Amino acid sequence: MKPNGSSSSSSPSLTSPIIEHKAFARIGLLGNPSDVYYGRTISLNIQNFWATVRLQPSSDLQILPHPTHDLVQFTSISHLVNRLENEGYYGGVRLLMATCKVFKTYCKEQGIHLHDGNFSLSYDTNIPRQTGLSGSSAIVCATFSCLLDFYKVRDKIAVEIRPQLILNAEKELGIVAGLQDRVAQVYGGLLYMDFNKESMDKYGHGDYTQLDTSLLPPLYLIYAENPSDSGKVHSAVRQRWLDGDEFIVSSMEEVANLALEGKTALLEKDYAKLATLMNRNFDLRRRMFGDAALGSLNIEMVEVARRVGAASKFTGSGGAVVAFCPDGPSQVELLTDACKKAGFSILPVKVVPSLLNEIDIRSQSSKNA
Ligand SMILES: Nc1ncnc2c1ncn2[C@@H]1O[C@H](COP(=O)(O)OP(=O)(O)O)[C@@H](O)[C@H]1O
Ligand SMILES: O=C(O)[C@H]1O[C@H](OP(=O)(O)O)[C@H](O)[C@@H](O)[C@@H]1O
Ligand SMILES: [Mg+2]
Repeated sequence: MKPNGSSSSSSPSLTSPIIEHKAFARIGLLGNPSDVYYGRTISLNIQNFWATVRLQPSSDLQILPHPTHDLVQFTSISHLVNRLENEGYYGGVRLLMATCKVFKTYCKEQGIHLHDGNFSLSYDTNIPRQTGLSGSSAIVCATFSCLLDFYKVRDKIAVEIRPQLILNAEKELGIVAGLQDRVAQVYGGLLYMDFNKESMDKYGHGDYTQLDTSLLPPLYLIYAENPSDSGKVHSAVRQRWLDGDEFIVSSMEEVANLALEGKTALLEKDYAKLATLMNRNFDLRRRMFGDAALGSLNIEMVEVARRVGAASKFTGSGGAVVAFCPDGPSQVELLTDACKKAGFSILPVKVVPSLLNEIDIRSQSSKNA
């Protein structure tokens, strides 16, 4: 008998078409970072920024460094030090490599046959680096999509399993991260996610519900060139949660409940409630993580918005903020001026529609279909 999912497809030739996939940035609207702790979130995938990965069939397997994000040539030693201090040691190459490893390991475990063709992988991204917009998982997610198509196994890896595999690539690298980014990037659109322990333990994924994107009021994205490492931001709180710290455990539950309440608020278009929940979300994060871990510039972004009466919170672990102006256009003008004065960029959020195609939808297990 052929192994499960054995494919009759032969290796693509070197002249086979190039495969290219995009994965978009995401905003955690409510409930983050409880996704890292069996919680719930509402997140959306946004068209404003994206990563692109390109797979070209080749004779050897090559991972191509990005000319600026994987810099190894500098104008001087000061340039090198400055670069490392601002952006750290790593670029995207390690993400591409880890994705290949996780993909191959999973296929082997599941008996999914992979042809023996090779490829060259390269990437580009305009997602502001390390600003809590899921720049890291966008690179992984786009790579994963290229691999699904190169090996023609999109129908064999259920869509609800993919976010976990994408997360495993970052776990492989020791980056503390959660599922909300990857779910938003795999599914597209606006999603309510419930990562309850029962579902996570039993099925290896949460319950993901796509919501109508027209339920959202106009949202604004505020960000600054201020890279922060989400792994570093998360590690102390994660350790306290693992140690059963009562304050962290109960605050995280409260954060998760904001997403549950937020779902009802969105369905009822109760935007005053949405504003309250967004503000509460950031206040709880600030109490748990502390100002030093969050960074003064990041806190200032939230406060600039609040000073004009807008609701605001981090999109991810820091670097960017999502804001909502309950008083409408005049408040948006005030917000825009305040951001400009403070030196922050501000953009109206453009939501990505659902990204699932028919094969993806058919790949879902019966529990979710
Ligand atoms: N724009 C980027 N270009 C290249 N590599 C990136 C980029 N953003 C993130 N990475 C890689 O992903 C790792 C984790 O980034 P992370 O702090 O999670 O950022 P983000 O908030 O954008 O997801 C980084 O250490 C780096 O290796
Ligand atoms: O802290 C958060 O809200 C999120 O942090 C990470 O996302 P990032 O874009 O890297 O800041 C993490 O991967 C998410 O799961 C958290 O919700
Ligand atoms: Mg990340």
